[in-house]
Amino acid sequence: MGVEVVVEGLSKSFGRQTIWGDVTLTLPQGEISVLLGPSGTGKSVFLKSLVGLLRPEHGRVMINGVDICSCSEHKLYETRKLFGVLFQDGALFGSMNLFDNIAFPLREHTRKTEAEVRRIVLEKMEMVGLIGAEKKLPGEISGGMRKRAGLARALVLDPEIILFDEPDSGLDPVRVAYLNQLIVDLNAQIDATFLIVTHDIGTARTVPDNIGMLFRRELVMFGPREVLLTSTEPVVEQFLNGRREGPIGMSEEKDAAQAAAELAALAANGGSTLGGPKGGGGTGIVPQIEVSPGLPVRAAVRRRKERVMRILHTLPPTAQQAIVASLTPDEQAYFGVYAGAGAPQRMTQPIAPPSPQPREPWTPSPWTRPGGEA
Ligand SMILES: Nc1ncnc2c1ncn2[C@@H]1O[C@H](COP(=O)(O)OP(=O)(O)OP(=O)(O)O)[C@@H](O)[C@H]1O
Repeated sequence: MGVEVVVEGLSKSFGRQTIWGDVTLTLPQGEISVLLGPSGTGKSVFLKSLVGLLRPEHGRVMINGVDICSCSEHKLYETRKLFGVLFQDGALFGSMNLFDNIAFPLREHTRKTEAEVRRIVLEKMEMVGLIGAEKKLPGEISGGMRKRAGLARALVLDPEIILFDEPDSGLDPVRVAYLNQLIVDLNAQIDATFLIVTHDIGTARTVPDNIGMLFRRELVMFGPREVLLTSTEPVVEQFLNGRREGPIGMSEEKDAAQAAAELAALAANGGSTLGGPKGGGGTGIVPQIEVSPGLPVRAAVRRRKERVMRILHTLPPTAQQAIVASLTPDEQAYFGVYAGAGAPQRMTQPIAPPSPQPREPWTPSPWTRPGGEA
């Protein structure tokens, strides 16, 4: 199972330029999280800070009890082994074929025999659908294949945390759809903790369990997907709808009065706007991508339900309603909630099956759809 990443009060500057400050969030173990934000808000800097390539000035990043912002070089080296990183362009060596590119971390960081290397490389190439392309050079394949090769390379050391820096950049919508399915399927198979930086709204709406957003040098929000997808925060709505009207301007942010005037004009116009975001926009909840048939269910989905139901009362009412509405009637009974009008109600008398006392961690048992999401 992937490990939890706890970020507390993290701040990063370059000289006098503050990139972001006081960022606090937890990437829950094995769950898929997405980080959104306009260009230049420091998403890549955040990924580099998580893996210890950049050292923020304040705050902590706790992984397995190690603060990677202040630990020794040796601890940092050890902790980095938990990570797999998919860089934007795949970061493949142009003169090496795909097999050697993917084998590279194994040959560099382990003492495995060539037979073992071959077995692992072919296993990972199969996972990402690249069997048969071992001899190809990066320059001979499509952008989508290069991303998948980069992903296979990120997988060879069996990471517990995978960071994806704009995995969908430069891909057509069909390739993005395939890649998103692959990400969900991989999560089901390896149960590692995933963090994806993306600008693709379709990806943000359908792939993650949690969504966060950076804007104006801070983390605007981070939480279960239902929180951002039902948010009425202007910057979140503008981003998710790919609108010009709102606080985000051409070079990051606009004057507050101008943004307010634009939003008022937009509301008067019934909310219609020209153009649309990449990946399809709109607010509201859309179903998450399900794991492909024949693969294991995502263990993170069950854990997330338990986790989110524990914090339900702390979430905005619209998010609470969306979360409760996503539960099956049996799950609602198990958790003792029902989705009536307004905010979800706690039931005083749960209907059958009765909640076990003391309650066991939630398990799929009779209420899980066979082969599907819990
Ligand atoms: N090593 C560095 N030294 C100085 N400034 C840097 C460095 N790395 C990044 N920056 C600055 O940090 C800011 C955030 O950059 P970053 O690439 O993280 O943004 P981003 O949100 O990932 O953008 P995009 O969505 O366009 O990829 C930019 O102003 C960039 O110039």
